[in-house]
Order: sequence, then C-alpha cells, then structure tokens
Amino acid sequence: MLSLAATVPTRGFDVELNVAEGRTLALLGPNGAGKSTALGLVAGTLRPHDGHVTLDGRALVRADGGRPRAWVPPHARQVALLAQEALLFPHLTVRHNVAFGPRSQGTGRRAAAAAADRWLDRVGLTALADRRPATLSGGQAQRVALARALAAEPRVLLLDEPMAALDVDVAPALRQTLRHLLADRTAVITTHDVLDALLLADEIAVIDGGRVVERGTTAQVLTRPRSTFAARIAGLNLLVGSWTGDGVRTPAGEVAHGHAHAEGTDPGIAAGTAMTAVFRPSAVSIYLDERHGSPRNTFRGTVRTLEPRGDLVRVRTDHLAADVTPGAVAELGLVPGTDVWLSVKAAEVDVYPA
Ligand SMILES: Nc1ncnc2c1ncn2[C@@H]1O[C@H](COP(=O)(O)OP(=O)(O)OP(=O)(O)O)[C@@H](O)[C@H]1O
Repeated sequence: MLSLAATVPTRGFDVELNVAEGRTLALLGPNGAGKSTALGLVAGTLRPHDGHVTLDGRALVRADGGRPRAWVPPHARQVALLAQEALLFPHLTVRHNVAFGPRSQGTGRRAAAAAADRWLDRVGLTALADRRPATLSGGQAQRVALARALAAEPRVLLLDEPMAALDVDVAPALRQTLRHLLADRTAVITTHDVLDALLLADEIAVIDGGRVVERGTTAQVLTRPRSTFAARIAGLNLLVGSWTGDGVRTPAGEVAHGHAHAEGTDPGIAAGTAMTAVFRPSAVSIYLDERHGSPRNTFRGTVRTLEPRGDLVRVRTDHLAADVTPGAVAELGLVPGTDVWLSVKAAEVDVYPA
C-alpha cells in the first residue's frame, strides 16, 4: 500500500491518497491542479511541509511543520518515475540505457544486461538494442525509458503524462504496452486523457486546486462524474442542484427531469437532497426556439465553441455540450454567439446523489 497524506503550503497542496498493492491510480485534473506535485512527493524530488509518504508502512518521508522526521533519498525508494520526455543518456546504446536501471540498484553488469534484454523484449524493442537514442522516434525512446524504469524492479511506478509528448498515432500502441505492464503493478499515472484513465487505471482521483475533489473506481468516476472536471473529460453533461421529486433544480433555476438512482437500499430521496443530473452530449438536441411538452428538458444557452468530433460536431454552451451533425449546424446557422435551446429527454437523464 502506497500512502500519501501531505501538505505543501507554497503550492496550495493538501492531499491524501492511498493506492493498494497492484492497483493503478489515475490522477486527473486541470493544469496546475497539483498532479505533478503529488508524484514529486512520492518520488522524492519534493519534500512535504507536513505529513508523510509511506510504502507498506515504511516512511519514505515524514515531516512535521517543515521539520524533517524521516527521509529516504529518491534512489533508495524503489519508486520509478517515467516523465513526459524519455531523458535517455545520449552516449549510451539502448541496451546500456536500460541496464542503467538495475545497475543503479547495485545489480552486477552481466545480470543488468540480461535484465535489459528481457525488458527490451517486453516493450518490443529487441531489434533496437544497439542503437543510440538520437536514432529513435519519440515513441521508441519512451519505450526505452519505460524498460529502464521497470528493469530496476521498482515497487511503485509513477507515470507523468507518459503519452503527452507523443504523436497521436504512436500513443495507442504505447498505451497498449502500458496496459499489459501496469496490470497487477502498483502505479500512479497523471493524465489529461480519459482514454488513459479508462484503459490503464483501476481508480481515479480528480485533483483541483491542490485538493482531491473526487475519488472512486474508474467506472464510477467516468460514468457518474461529480466534479465538473471529471464530467468534462468523460464528455458528459452535469447539472448539480437539489432534488425536486422528479428532477434536479440548479441554483440558476434550471430543472433537469430524470431517473434517480439512490445509493444503498433506501429508495426514497427527500426533496432538497443534493443531486447531480448526468446526460450525454449525443442525447442533446439543439433548437433556435423553445420546444414545449414532456418528457423534454430544455435549457437556454449561447453557443461558445464548435469542435469536430468524429463525424459530428460538439457544440458547447457555457455549461452544456451537444453532439449534432454538421448538417444541423449549417441548417441552424450555429456560430459562437448564437442563442439556442438545448433539449434532452428525461429518459436520457440519470440522477445521482451529489
Ligand atoms: N517548481 C515549482 N515551484 C513553485 N511552485 C510550483 C512549482 N511547480 C508547480 N508549482 C505550483 O504548484 C501548483 C501545482 O502544480 P503541479 O505542477 O503539481 O500541477 P499539475 O496538476 O501537475 O499541472 P499540469 O497538468 O499543468 O502539469 C501550481 O499552483 C503551480 O503553479
């Protein structure tokens, strides 16, 4: 079990996280949320002001009001950090770069070379063992860095947006490799990409403003997001408000009628209970005038952005999104600034406790 409970006041950071043995946790959140800070505390590139990081009960660091109480230096933590950039040694071959991992842990030269070959095989790079980093593509270099990190047999693998610097067409293959290598491994991955979370992580913690604002299994967070950030990356619409009996009324006075899912065994939800209405952009239609009649929900909005999304267009207003056809965009004359009505059937709206 990896356990972090630490504050870094200069960064407004105050986070508690646990990762059980063999599980992968994805840290999601906007820029500056504190994701890299969390990784730095675990890796040992950063010290907490208060709190601790423990691995199976052993303190890697402990501090009390800025005073260090325990400190294991980064190289002795059995924690490996894979950064966005591969950071390979340019003068060493691929094999020697990977062998550096176990060598730095005190493994003998021959055993380290054998480990390097084993890991190069696992990341699919055996053929490139004698090459130098300058001759590799970005994706290949990142695979070498991954092999080097894992060849040191770390207890915890940290990945800081490992696909962010790669071309979109190489990212899927590396993601597949990671999927195999992260299974049953204790790992923390920071990402902006919902696919990474979906394919690589067992659990998600959403960090915003230096705090954990949402935590759950990947399925829970992506299908029932409670924070605006999680909903946005999951691509879902989210309206938070209070339960009226058959819908959610937001503080702005909008009402989303939908089907409520109560937690536990209690089927009754008291009026006024904080609830969240969730619905997909693909379930939303756009009109230039208000459509009446149940079972539709309608919301007023002004188009802010239009983005291509597959063969549809994602139209965003200030707080909602709709996926419509290019034909509909043309017919309605949608441009940023167009006032619209967004409509969704109550049957398409799921309501969860907020
Ligand atoms: N080296 C630093 N010195 C001081 N403050 C920093 C430093 N690095 C980051 N910060 C601050 O700490 C806070 C958290 O930043 P952090 O880099 O952990 O966020 P992040 O979630 O990883 O963001 P991103 O997605 O942009 O990488 C921010 O307010 C940031 O400005």
